Amino acid sequence: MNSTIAPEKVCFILNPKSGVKSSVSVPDLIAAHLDHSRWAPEIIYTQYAGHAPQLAREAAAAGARLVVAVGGDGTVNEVARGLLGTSAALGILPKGSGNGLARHLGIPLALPQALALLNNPVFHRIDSCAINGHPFFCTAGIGFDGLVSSVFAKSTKRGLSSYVQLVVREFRTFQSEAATVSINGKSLSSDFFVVAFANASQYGNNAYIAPMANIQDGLMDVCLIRHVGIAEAIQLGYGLMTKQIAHSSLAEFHTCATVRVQSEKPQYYHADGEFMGQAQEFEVQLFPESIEVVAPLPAKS
Ligand SMILES: Nc1ncnc2c1ncn2[C@@H]1O[C@H](COP(=O)(O)OP(=O)(O)OP(=O)(O)O)[C@@H](O)[C@H]1O
Repeated sequence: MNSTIAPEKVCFILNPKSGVKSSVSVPDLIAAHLDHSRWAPEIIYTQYAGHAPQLAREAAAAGARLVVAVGGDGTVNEVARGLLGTSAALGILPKGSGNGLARHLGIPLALPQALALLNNPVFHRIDSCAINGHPFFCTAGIGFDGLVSSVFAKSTKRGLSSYVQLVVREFRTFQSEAATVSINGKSLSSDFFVVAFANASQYGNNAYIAPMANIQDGLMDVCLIRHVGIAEAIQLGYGLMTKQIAHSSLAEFHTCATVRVQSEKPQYYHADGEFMGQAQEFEVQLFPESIEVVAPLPAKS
């Protein structure tokens, strides 16, 4: 590193509630693994859910070149949302339970390695999306996806096994709703179990809803899953974990930049796994190359 160049500002925004409990001290890791000749760090803790967008915006306005979300996809969503339209880039120290965007971008899950990545940063622009105006960077969805996010939001348990238990319990009583998906000039009507919108390929925990999704191609991948029974749901679960869903007859894929869904009844929906409420009409839009990230993505050809 050239010692005549002053270190640039980096702000770490840390969600103390994300992920499963751990004794790791993030400030200690930053002190040990960040190159302090490259970066001048500031560490800020969120005080409440929904605090991080404001913190990220303030950090960018104060001149941070990089704002690092320390947490899971909910925290990444909040920080990234705050950075839209600013000149600061997003970094991720994955400390959540699912870490979908970090996994998609190839960011190491081990925090020392994730910090090392920031020392020689490679900046890439990626797409972002919004569902009914709520930005998302990884996935959003309606139907069973949305229901699971609403129940998980009320649960204090985190981690993969709690999530799987919850999915199995909720599946027993879930009713698919009739809806029409308008996409690329076609109208597709059915009782949908899930309508998922993928900017990145996975929900988190390597559960791939759209294994072929490219976060830099200016298109989202829409995955339509019609009403399923228990045997098919098990097949889908297997397909999610093995990427085989891409070839499953149970899932239909489309790529587009905008999509509309009109449901007969209100449906729960989520953005990056965070429960967003209920709606009957949905508009999902993609914004190409709308945010810069530090990630080991291959260079864009
Ligand atoms: N200080 C805070 N107190 C309470 N909740 C917070 C605080 N800061 C952030 N949150 C909320 O914590 C929630 C969970 O965070 P996050 O998604 O990062 O972790 P996770 O659920 O463990 O990870 P993942 O989404 O990868 O599974 C988010 O909804 C976020 O808004």
